[in-house]
Amino acid sequence: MTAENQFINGRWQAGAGDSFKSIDPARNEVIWEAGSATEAQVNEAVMAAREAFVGWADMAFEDRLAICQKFASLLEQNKEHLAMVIARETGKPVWETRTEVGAMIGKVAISEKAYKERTGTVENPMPGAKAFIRHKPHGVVAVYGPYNFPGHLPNGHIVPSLLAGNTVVFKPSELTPMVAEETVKLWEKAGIPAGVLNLVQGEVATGKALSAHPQIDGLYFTGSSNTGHLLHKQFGGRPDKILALEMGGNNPLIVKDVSDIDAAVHNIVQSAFITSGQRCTCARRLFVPNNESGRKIIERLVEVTENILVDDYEADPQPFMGAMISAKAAAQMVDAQNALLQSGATSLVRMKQLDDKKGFVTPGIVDVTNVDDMPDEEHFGPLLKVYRYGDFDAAIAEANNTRYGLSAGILCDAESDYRYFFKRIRAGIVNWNKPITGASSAAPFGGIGASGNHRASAYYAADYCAYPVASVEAERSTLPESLAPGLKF
Ligand SMILES: NC(=O)c1ccc[n+]([C@@H]2O[C@H](COP(=O)([O-])OP(=O)(O)OC[C@H]3O[C@@H](n4cnc5c(N)ncnc54)[C@H](O)[C@@H]3O)[C@@H](O)[C@H]2O)c1
Ligand SMILES: O=CCC[C@H](NC(=O)CCC(=O)O)C(=O)O
Repeated sequence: MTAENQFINGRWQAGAGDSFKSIDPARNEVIWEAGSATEAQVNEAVMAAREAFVGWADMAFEDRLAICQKFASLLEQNKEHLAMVIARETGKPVWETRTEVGAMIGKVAISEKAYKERTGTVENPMPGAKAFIRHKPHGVVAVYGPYNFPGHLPNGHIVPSLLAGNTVVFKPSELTPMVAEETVKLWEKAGIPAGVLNLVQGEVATGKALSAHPQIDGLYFTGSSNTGHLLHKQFGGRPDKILALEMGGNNPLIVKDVSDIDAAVHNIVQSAFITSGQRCTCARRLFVPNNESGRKIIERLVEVTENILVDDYEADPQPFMGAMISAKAAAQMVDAQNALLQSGATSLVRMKQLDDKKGFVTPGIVDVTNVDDMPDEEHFGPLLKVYRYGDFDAAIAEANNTRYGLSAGILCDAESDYRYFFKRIRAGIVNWNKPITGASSAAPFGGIGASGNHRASAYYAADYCAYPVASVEAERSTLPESLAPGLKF
């Protein structure tokens, strides 16, 4: 536990605002407590980033890259430690948090490649001059992270921002301040110059102070659709600021004709219940044919789901699902299940909270085929809603009947069914016979509708971290061979 939790202009200092706590949701223990950043501290961080901007942007790309590579090698050396911090703060099992640190390490090489391929320099010949396309950083950018991937997702904005020459003020989720603090300590060890990366910790008030600061040039957000929409309104009428929003989804997964039931069920479970359903890409709605083959799939899905191991992040054997982020989130998920049951859904697997002081819930499945007016809501937990369909076109129409559009998938043997589905479904990730979670950092990652604002992240993050500059250049001014009509020299 430390009181010096804010990293501003290269120095750790205590947050002077209200104190807040981080609780290990698997053990119900306070693991971190400190003060939040006040408006004055947020201002100090933004002004430090402003001051550091010109020097950082002026550095050779290779020098900025070297610091990011050093950060990656420090992550490698501290992999076990950081994986354990993420597990303690989120409740995710350590087998999974190790993969999160792995994704953070991989991000540096992927972002280097993306920077060069998407925002590099292009030279085009032209008579008597050269035409260039180059890219420049925006300036000071604010990065907001969610709690479900407290290392990987903010890292997905921070690394490409820094490589492009921006300076950063990072506001992590108030539920995962310790992961943020440990990560920024590694940046400090990697030699990040003072002011280039700043950390302001706190709850919503800190987030509001940062997003309202007049000296930020951009804001890169990963989090809920509600907060993203608030930020979008706040940035309305500000075309001078760049806003990238990565938000939630109400993601559909359709099953059609499949020969291998276990393989299909495995894809469903990986899509719906990994990370206790706390991934933006998780399947929330499952469409199965209302026939014998659909019934067999449901039967097997119920059987496998009832046997999913839910346990402490360090348990041996390791569980598939750890605790949700908090006891409150777990209780809300059970309440969401109960509300659906009250509106006419039937329970196929009953979700239960295992301890009202902890975040453990068992996965739940409800059949909502006969519920009228299903809410178009992201249930951010292990609650899968089943729709039994008669007609493939009707299933696709219902899959598209959402304001979101993040991930979607189909499990079917016939390639023609996949092609038909692909043409009609609206989402930024569309998979065939694979889980709809596990979106790769090496591909664009973003959704349409209420899931994003057309600024995909991951491999395409390079695009929103720099703006293009077109130049026509000649070593000296020369008179053209033929003059425009009406000119005399
Ligand atoms: N599309 C993606 O890439 C992606 C990835 C992971 C998670 N998510 C989504 O994130 C959500 C879960 O994360 P969460 O609950 O931490 O998100 P959240 O929106 O509650 O919080 C995200 C960040 O915004 C800050 N914040 C909250 N209200 C604010 C305000 N009014 N002004 C300024 N800042 C504010 C929070 O303090 C936090 O730092 C889910 O909806 C999930 O689908 C999306
Ligand atoms: O909530 C967001 C989920 C992101 C996640 N992607 C990964 O973990 C892959 C990381 C990588 O390839 O670098 C997912 O889509 O499940």
